[in-house]
Amino acid sequence: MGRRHSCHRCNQSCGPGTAASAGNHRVLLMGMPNVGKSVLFGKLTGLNVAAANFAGTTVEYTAGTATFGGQHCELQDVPGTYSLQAGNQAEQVAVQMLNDTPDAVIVVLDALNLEAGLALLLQIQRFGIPTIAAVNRIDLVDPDTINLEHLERHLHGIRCVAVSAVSGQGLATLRQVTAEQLTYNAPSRNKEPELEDFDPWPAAEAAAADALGGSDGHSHTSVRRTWDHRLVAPMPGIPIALAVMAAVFTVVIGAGMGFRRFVLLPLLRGALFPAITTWISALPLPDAATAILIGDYGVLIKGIEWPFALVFPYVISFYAAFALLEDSGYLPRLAALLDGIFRRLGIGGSSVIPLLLGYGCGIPAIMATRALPSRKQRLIVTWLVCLSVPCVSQTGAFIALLAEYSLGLLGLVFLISIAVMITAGLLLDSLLPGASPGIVLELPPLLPPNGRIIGKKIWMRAHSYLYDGAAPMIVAILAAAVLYELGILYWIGTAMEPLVTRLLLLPSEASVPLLMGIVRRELTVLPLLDMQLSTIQLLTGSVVALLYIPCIAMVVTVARELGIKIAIAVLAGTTLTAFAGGTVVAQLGGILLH
Ligand SMILES: Nc1nc2c(ncn2[C@@H]2O[C@H](COP(=O)(O)OP(=O)(O)OP(=O)(O)O)[C@@H](O)[C@H]2O)c(=O)[nH]1
Ligand SMILES: [Mg+2]
Repeated sequence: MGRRHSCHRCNQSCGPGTAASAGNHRVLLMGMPNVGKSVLFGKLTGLNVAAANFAGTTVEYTAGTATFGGQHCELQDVPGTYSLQAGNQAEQVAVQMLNDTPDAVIVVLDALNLEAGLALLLQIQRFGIPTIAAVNRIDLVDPDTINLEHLERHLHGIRCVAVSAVSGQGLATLRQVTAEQLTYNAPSRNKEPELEDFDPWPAAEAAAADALGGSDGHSHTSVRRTWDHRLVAPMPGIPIALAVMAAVFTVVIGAGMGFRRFVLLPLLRGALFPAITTWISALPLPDAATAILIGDYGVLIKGIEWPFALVFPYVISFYAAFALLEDSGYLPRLAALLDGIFRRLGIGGSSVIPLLLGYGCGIPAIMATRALPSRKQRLIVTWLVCLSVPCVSQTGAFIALLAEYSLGLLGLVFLISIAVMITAGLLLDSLLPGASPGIVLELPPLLPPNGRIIGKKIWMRAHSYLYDGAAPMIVAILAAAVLYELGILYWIGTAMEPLVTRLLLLPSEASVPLLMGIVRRELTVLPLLDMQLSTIQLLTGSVVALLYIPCIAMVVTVARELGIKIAIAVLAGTTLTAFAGGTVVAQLGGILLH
């Protein structure tokens, strides 16, 4: 199997170079979804990887170097698996990695849900690889309620260590025990053991019962459980969900707008831009160079204002709110609540999380569809993310364009996006062949969000926004400035004139955002800011931008994940829908106004 790393979700280089510098020992981190493998991986390797409180965060493995008793090893964070039956793509990756002769496996168990983890551990044990059990989230239970010696007896000597990945408790012992296994136990290979006829559950049940000595290990979580019940029942679940969503929107939009309006814009427009303009104008530059730097698409003006003052504040406020939802465990509950509605779209509640991720960035959203149970569901969710879910940068741009003019118009754009999502979901469900099997949604424990982890996540997102968001945006603005100066933008504008001015009833310079938008989604919106547009034109421009082709990086991700044909279909489908939708809005608006 080739080495693939999910680096665009972590902000450090965990490329093959990191792994190559490790010793020749290879250690796997395995376990059920959402037990804390990625947090533990981060603690053991010092690398940042995506971790969140729902199943299926890691869908592709990440490798890094960890040190066990002075030995440098390659540690691999394996996607979570419920069993070794290889039901979905993430599980297939896990089974392949187990067949790939690792030197040891650390199986991460959840102290709050020992039995299910033990069933998986007993299956892994059959591979004959030295195995260590890390009983994680020990911070959430009374450690005295779990008897590790009893557990080890049931597991025929597999060493069990109580740890808390978040606080770091028990990690020194885990390192030491792993080192002992690597030194004294060579893998006695048992390739492809017979798992078909092996039922691990009776043994898992007995081991868990003995280890917990009659206590269920989480008696003090009963308050949490009562709340669980309430969150997923329609009453009061739905009002709570609406309140949570309203709070999230208010915080994201309010904090983002406040920061932009009261801090960033005064700073830039009041101080920095005048200074830059004076400074550049004083230089003995040719007119064209001055225009490229500080003209209509001046890279020193727009290249700073758009990525940093208009989009960045929302990236931060969105990911802060999202990290809270993610780590508390609320998202899967929201998914369970919406399950009935989404089933009618042919995608089931398990698709809610990839869709919600899409409101941040489409790329992790498309990757997250790997955890969905069928290709049909992957296709539908990928289409919906590409077509109708604006990413956080584009949302920031919509807010910049519309919010100060009319909040109602902003709301209308979001309503249209939801209407398109529902229509497209129903349509795709009936058009695409194949079944959409339902899966049981697993509800992770409700956890108090951890300030340090949330802070680190926001830092990671901000960091990756600079590279994956702001940098391409600045390059696109520079390219536009150059094309503008060369007169090429004017020429393209004239060529697209009939489409833009007759169908969409927009000024001819509105062809510029359509070109720039191929690079980044928010660039279909931001250039509209400087045009004098009527209400209908603002709405038309926004609808076209919403439905238009996703950014180039997303199209590449679609091609990589689902094939080049699907990527081409997405390109063609979104362009057509965008022009069709924009034409309907413009023409209907024209008729209504008359
Ligand atoms: N209280 C507590 N929470 C933890 C601990 N370890 C992880 N978590 C939380 O559990 C959630 C899941 O952690 P992840 O590391 O994403 O889990 P994972 O096993 O990698 O999950 P998948 O990639 O989906 O298989 C996150 O919200 C973590 O903050 C722990 O020791 N104590
Ligand atoms: Mg993970």
